[in-house]
Amino acid sequence: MEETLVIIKPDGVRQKAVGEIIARFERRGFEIKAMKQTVLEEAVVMEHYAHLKEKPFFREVVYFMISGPVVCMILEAEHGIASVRQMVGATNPQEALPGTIRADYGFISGSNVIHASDCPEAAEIEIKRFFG
Ligand SMILES: Nc1ncnc2c1ncn2[C@@H]1O[C@H](COP(=O)(O)OP(=O)(O)OP(=O)(O)O)[C@@H](O)[C@H]1O
Repeated sequence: MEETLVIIKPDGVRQKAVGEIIARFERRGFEIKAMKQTVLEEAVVMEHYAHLKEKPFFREVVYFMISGPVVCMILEAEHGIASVRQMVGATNPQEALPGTIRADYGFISGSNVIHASDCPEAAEIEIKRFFG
């Protein structure tokens, strides 16, 4: 079993897609190990997206992530990390495959509905970051 960290971003919460997104994970067999709705601290988001520090859209991403409540979840399943990433789809919703969460609910890269850990090392760090 593998745990992964998922964040439904402010645009996902604003368009009331939380229930439908959670239902997708439950149908796929994921267990919800923890879940909370919160408004993220700017410092936490800056740390989370530190790899984008030099990008021109860094400030935009940080402000977007603190622009409203998010829903953080720890999900668990066999091969959970890859499985969630597959369901989430490509970073740019315009390029995401039909049927993925970002294709179905997203608009542009800066408003792409959901984050999911991309490897076991990231999942471990992110679970600690968002759930202590
Ligand atoms: N070209 C872009 N313009 C605006 N925002 C972007 C762009 N590229 C990435 N982002 C934002 O930065 C976030 C992190 O980018 P990253 O390259 O780590 O992609 P990701 O791993 O698919 O996304 P996430 O870390 O949110 O799951 C993206 O989810 C998106 O919100």
